[in-house]
Amino acid sequence: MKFVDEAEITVEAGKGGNGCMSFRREKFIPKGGPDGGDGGDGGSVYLVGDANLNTLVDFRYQRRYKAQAGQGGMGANCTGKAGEDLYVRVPVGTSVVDKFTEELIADIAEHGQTVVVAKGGFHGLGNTRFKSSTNRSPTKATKGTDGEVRTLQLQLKVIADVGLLGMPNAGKSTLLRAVSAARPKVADYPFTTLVPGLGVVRIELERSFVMADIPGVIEGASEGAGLGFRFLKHLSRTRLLLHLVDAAPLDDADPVQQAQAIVDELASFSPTLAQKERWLVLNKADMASAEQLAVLEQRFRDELGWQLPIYRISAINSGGCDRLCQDVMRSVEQHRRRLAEDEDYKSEQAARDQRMELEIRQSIERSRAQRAAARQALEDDDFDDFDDDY
Ligand SMILES: Nc1nc2c(ncn2[C@@H]2O[C@H](COP(=O)(O)OP(=O)(O)OP(=O)(O)O)[C@@H](O)[C@H]2O)c(=O)[nH]1
Repeated sequence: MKFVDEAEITVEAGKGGNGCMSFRREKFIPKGGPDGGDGGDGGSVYLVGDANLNTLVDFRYQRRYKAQAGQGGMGANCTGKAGEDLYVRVPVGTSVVDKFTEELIADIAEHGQTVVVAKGGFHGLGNTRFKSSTNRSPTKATKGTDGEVRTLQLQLKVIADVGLLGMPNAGKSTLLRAVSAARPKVADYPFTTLVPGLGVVRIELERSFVMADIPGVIEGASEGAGLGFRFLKHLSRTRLLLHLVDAAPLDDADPVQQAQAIVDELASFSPTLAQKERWLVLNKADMASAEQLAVLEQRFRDELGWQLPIYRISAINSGGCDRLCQDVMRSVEQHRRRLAEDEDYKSEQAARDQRMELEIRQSIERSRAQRAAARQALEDDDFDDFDDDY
């Protein structure tokens, strides 16, 4: 599932150090020659792709990135130290555009890819450099040049690691709100989440994953009946699906049957998508007793043959959410590691994505054709009625 994340930062390379104007002054050498050293180059600013980052949110807090200036040259032919370069890590997938020239500076596509975005200033020359046969005591030294300064627009197509799946009212928005900094609207009626919400779940400073709330996938959605239809497609890219179930529905809906409806839904939409790893999350555990939950869990195992993990949470008071998120993080990290290290796994995943997209496209076409046929039938009926009346 893709979302666009944006940030604007200013990068400022270091100024080059000035060249030094100096003459050798030592005892018994009254008229020493020039000995002013060159300055050091200014540090440059680089962007480096990092596969462990997944959003640009941190750039909202720190917007200026400045590399060190070069040191000035010194007497005794000492060259000034070069300014240190600054490496700024950005998520893989970030595109970098110069705000003013609108030039695309780079698309950071690989982990470790390094691109210079502001070049350090060039060092000034010390007066030693200007010594010649005609000028043995040059008084000229040059200044270091300024480092480049640029305002960059960063754009990232965020791919959600985890998708939330479930009937309307299962508590998807509430969960997203409980575990991330996202603040989706929560209301007491179905379909409050009209646009997919996106949250970054931060486990530690450098460990996070992106969770996406997909509007309630309703029964029949893959036939084109509901909102869920459009969004099912976006679920295809996620690593893992969390299937949220209301464990204590107020009406007499049966959670197991409801879950089955969604599984059927997915399978009819795309069998490959239905095979994606899916964990069951029994929500609203605060409304059910431990025994009721245990019975429910057992029914999922017996009736649906559910073998993957089952979690019990209470999204409304964050109960159980920590453990769930820790486990999701580990699974996402494992997936990322394998994608980076294991070529076979990577191509297997790519093939699966392709298959899924093809199935999804076919589903969409099929449902369009069905709807068109239904509309046609309706129009024909109207026409018949018209004939009958007159
Ligand atoms: N008691 C209890 N209520 C909860 C819990 N989680 C969510 N709710 C309530 O359930 C209702 C629906 O929650 P939402 O988070 O809007 O559900 P959703 O799945 O995002 O629904 P849609 O956006 O309509 O698809 C809200 O009134 C929540 O306050 C929970 O753990 N315990």
